[in-house]
Amino acid sequence: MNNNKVLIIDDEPDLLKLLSITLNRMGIECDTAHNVASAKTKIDQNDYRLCLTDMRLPDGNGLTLVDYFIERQPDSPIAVITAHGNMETAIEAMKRGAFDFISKPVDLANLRAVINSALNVSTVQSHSDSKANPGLSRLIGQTPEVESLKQIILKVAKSQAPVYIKGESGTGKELVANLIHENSPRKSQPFIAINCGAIPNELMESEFFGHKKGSFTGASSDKEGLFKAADGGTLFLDEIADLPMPMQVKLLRAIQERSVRPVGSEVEIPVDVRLLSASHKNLAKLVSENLFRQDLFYRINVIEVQVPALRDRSKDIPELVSHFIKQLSNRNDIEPPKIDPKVLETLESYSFPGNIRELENIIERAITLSSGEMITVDDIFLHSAAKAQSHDTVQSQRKSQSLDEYLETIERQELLSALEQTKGNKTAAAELLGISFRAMRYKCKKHLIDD
Ligand SMILES: Nc1ncnc2c1ncn2[C@@H]1O[C@H](COP(=O)(O)OP(=O)(O)OP(=O)(O)O)[C@@H](O)[C@H]1O
Repeated sequence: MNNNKVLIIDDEPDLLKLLSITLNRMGIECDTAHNVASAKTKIDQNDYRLCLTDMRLPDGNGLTLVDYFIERQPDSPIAVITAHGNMETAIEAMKRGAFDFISKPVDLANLRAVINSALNVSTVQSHSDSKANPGLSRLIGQTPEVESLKQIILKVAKSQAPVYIKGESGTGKELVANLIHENSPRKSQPFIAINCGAIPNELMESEFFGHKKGSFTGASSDKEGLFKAADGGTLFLDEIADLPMPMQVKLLRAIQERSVRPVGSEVEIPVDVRLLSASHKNLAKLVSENLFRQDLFYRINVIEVQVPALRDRSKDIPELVSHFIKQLSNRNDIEPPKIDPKVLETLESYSFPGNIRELENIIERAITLSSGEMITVDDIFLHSAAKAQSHDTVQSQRKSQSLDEYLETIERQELLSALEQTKGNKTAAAELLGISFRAMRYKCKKHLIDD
């Protein structure tokens, strides 16, 4: 069977012709169909490198073809053509596994970009053994939670759909985003990660979209923004919940138009980025409180990936511990210390509010404190010591203070402890505590904790 052809399905003869001519000019041979029934027959009889289908067909819905094609030819991508503004259908198609969508009226440059990306996917897939995936070995863990996360990463890596990665602070959201990129057809292109909570509001637009020389005080030369830097690759927006409202509007526009306008410029620059985003906050709740735009949420959240908390996969702790001991010993050029089994027991019963990042910090500190040959329970200091305290101890500590005073004391202690663990790095401390950088700065000021 010939698997070099692309199947195009559309009931408008003129559009079908335009699409075929465009693809032929790109050196691609096409088969065409004008309804669901004839498309199904062709899919049954041929192997295709790519399928491109309209959504509204005379004898049925294009979504049926998305399912039909993916079931029969799972290694080839399918993209859909949707009526202008019909994002619901485009999103539904991507949720079912479609690779990308093109809106009508079809913009030929956009069409070529989608076709090129899609063909790249099929080449990458046919040349790689999906079981080998060397990139996934960086995700340590073998619990069912992690195994299913690995499967999801491999699945979503094939598509272009925006992915929203949910999970507590320090669970590995950025690692997951990076692995999606590394296993995607964009892997040879840049992966750019931005922490939305760490960019000052006034610089945000220029950081994202770039600026022209002289467009504001301090803009001494043209600057390329992060979107442009990620062109052809993946843009990862971490802590997306921290985006101020005006930037949310601008981001939505950039995603919809697939182009950006640098500050001070009249010209739109087309960009081809795959968008991944993450937050440890509950975005759906923020939407219901009008703190995050619903249309943007809808747009970035086509596929949602949940990264489990470490306490929900504590069986992975021993493997993670040996991984970090090896990694840190290598980095410091020392003989890896052994670990007292009691340490693992203690760690497995700890709640890890800072998740894997906290575990990594604990091991780093333990290696520094240990005598060198063996890490013992005395070498590990658990961040939330309060966890082990019984309710009675807490009550006796609080006795002389009002509840508010007591909570303030705890907040101050936790801030100091996080800053100590991160050697005074406020961004990292904020991450450890699961709060935004801005909230961290505010709380440090409130508690008179100096820079
Ligand atoms: N499964 C894992 N195996 C090995 N290392 C991991 C794993 N998950 C996370 N890590 C490591 O833990 C650290 C924290 O991970 P990462 O920065 O990806 O978390 P995050 O969820 O993005 O954090 P935040 O919410 O604070 O942005 C990193 O050093 C990362 O490499």
